[in-house]
Amino acid sequence: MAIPNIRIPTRQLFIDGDWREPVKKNRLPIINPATEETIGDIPAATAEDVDIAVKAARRALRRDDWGSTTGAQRAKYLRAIAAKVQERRPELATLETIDNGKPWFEAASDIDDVVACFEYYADLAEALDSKKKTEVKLHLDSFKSHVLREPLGVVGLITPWNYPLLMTTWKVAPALAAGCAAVLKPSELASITSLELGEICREVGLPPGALNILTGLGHEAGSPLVSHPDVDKIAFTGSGPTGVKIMTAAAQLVKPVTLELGGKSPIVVFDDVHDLDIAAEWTLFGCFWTNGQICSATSRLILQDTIAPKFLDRLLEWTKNIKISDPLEEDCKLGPVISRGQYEKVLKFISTAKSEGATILYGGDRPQHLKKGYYVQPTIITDVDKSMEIWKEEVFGPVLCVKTFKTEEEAIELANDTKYGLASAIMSKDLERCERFTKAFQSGIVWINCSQPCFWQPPWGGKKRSGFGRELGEWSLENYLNIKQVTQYATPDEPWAFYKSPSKL
Ligand SMILES: NC(=O)c1ccc[n+]([C@@H]2O[C@H](COP(=O)([O-])OP(=O)(O)OC[C@H]3O[C@@H](n4cnc5c(N)ncnc54)[C@H](O)[C@@H]3O)[C@@H](O)[C@H]2O)c1
Ligand SMILES: NCCCC=O
Ligand code: NA
Repeated sequence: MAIPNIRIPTRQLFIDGDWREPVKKNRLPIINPATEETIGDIPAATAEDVDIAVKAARRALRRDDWGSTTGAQRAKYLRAIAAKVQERRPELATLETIDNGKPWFEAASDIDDVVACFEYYADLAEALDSKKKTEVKLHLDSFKSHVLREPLGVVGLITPWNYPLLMTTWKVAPALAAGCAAVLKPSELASITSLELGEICREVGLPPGALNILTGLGHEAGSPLVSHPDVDKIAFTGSGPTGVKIMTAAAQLVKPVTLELGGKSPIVVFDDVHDLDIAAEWTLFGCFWTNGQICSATSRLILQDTIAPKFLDRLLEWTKNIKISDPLEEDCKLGPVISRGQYEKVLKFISTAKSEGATILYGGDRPQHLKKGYYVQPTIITDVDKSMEIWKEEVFGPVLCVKTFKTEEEAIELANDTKYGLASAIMSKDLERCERFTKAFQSGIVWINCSQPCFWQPPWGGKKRSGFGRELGEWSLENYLNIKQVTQYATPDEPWAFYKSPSKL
């Protein structure tokens, strides 16, 4: 399908409130994963640009127009950004679809979440004003103590491509709400809408330097941001291997990091589910939504053996119904994966599973009706063994693997049999059992009788190798605040009397 008449803006780096050509003048192609065509380009920042952007951010913090703002003043900027994003919703959704490959309706609903998220953090910014200074009760009358919540400083925000503007927003909105100045480095594979956020910030008059946006490669733009001595914190969402590099580099400067990494999350389906079809749909949505590229995808189905044949049959029927097409087509439910590299990686996971003895129950290849684009069929793999790569490693594509269980104990053991700990899901009518599983799951997120719904009010994040720190909700705001203790001697006329006073010698 032809791209609708939409102009892909040619942008520069967004630094100090304006567009600025990268020092080395390099650019990177924008590729539409549905057509494999190059449809534009983005600027490629390097260490020189990072330094300019960090200095601009530091200046913003020193200037009154950003550094001395109240939460209520910052809330006005956040609401203005939300309103502009809302105004441009159809265009931003289309840009995101042709950059990332997700179905248009999913992209549009992500843009709705972006708007809601900016509005939500506007409310939290306002609420921060009354919590900025809080008294701490002491056991002595001779001292008084209080705590100040201050912006942490200049923060580096590094984001992935699977929810381009939404992952950007999860970091930018709380960072600005807290009063930090930020340097954002979105993924080189889907940066268009994050650059458009720069234009929106310019239009609403966000003070220069409060948000700087540097597109570019991880090792050229992301790495110098992490190692920059004047960046106070790094918030990162992306893959485990990159997370390890970031934590290692940040450790050299004792720089705090929050890491939102990958996962291999389980969905446990019991034979007492409310309805087999409802459970089947959630199981597929949990793994194939966003073309299977969700960090929290419940990509390991742990299925009670008593319903296995019946349930797999239902899964197949539902899977056959999934419309795979250009993501701009109406009713598309599965588009291409993000890039050629990802496409090859996903197919390799499938062929390794086959060679290790698993059965490809459905899919496993590119859909025959689509000759171009990085499309992979929704794939269901059975006869999976715990030693297999497909059981252990994150695919980040539409691939579901299945194992059966007999007892609750076995189900829990299988669910937690992973180095990751982002999310877990359980499908059962028995709410006491759901409670037991909620307690036993080793993860930061639990879904009961569903998988993937994601709201901006509760916390988001994982344990084990899925990372640490929490985004969203009030927890995210805390990531961008410095908690400062202020203790005052309340009886300054009284001597402290620790040393012998020379006047009394
Ligand atoms: N836990 C979550 O909330 C969450 C959300 C979305 C994606 N993810 C994870 O993200 C991964 C997919 O995203 P991806 O492929 O974009 O990940 P990635 O690690 O390849 O890239 C993420 C970002 O890091 C940058 N980067 C790469 N190398 C860098 C370096 N050495 N120093 C600094 N920055 C560097 C990239 O340019 C990009 O902006 C998956 O593993 C997925 O599970 C996690
Ligand atoms: N629904 C948002 C999930 C973010 C992680 O990939
Ligand atoms: Na792209």
